[in-house]
Amino acid sequence: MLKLENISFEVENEKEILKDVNFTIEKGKFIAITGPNGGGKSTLARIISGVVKPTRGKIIFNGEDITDLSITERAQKGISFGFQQPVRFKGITVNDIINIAAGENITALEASHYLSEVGLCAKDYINRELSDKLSGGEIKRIEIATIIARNSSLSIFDEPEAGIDLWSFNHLIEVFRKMHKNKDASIIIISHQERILDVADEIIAMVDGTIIIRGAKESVLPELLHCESPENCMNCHDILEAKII
Ligand SMILES: Nc1ncnc2c1ncn2[C@@H]1O[C@H](COP(=O)(O)OP(=O)(O)OP(=O)(O)O)[C@@H](O)[C@H]1O
Repeated sequence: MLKLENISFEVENEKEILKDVNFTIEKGKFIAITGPNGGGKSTLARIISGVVKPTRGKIIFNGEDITDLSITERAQKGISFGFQQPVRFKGITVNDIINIAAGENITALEASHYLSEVGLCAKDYINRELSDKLSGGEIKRIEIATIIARNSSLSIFDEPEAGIDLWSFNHLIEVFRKMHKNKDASIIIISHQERILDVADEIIAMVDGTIIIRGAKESVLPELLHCESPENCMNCHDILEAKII
């Protein structure tokens, strides 16, 4: 479904944020990307969704080279992206954005269903404006509801847990489990949360712009959890060097 070929990203001062990243995700798979702060995870998610263009490399989606397509064109092809810090749109209501995401006029009851999926009481939110009066956790949950409504073939979430309270977090895990039951769609989640990593089929760990380990959750998660020096993951890089893919 999705293939990244030698994806690299450099900024003006010649800092290489991503270094020849390669991976493939099959249809129906749930991949979690984790790793220390600044490792390049969000940059990679933004490159897949089309927010930024890679300096080198190719992105193939369902057999088509989408490297030069815009974020809108990629969305039309079935790629949805939930930002780490969602954008607010003044003048647009929650009901509007869910309708836009669903791609058709849906009833208020149907829109409410998507809000309850993310633990929001529809009557309190459906007519609210997407302004800065919504808290960080509320806007994040509304964005997740729009991604569910879009029903895309590839959904990408960047730290969906950020700013979300414990009760809603438990609910969110169930939302991801449910999304994963759709074997025609794939999910990429960037997360630092063990419980989210535990829902994934596979885990990718990124350090310093490079994938240092990728594998089935059952083998990678215990390895990451028993890392003795997570605060200094370059040591992990050395330990795991033999496994670089
Ligand atoms: N456009 C840019 N210009 C300069 N530096 C950038 C740019 N985009 C990203 N960076 C830097 O690249 C590195 C990787 O950033 P990125 O946000 O991808 O990391 P991350 O793994 O998602 O981190 P976190 O876990 O903290 O969210 C960081 O050091 C960041 O400051």
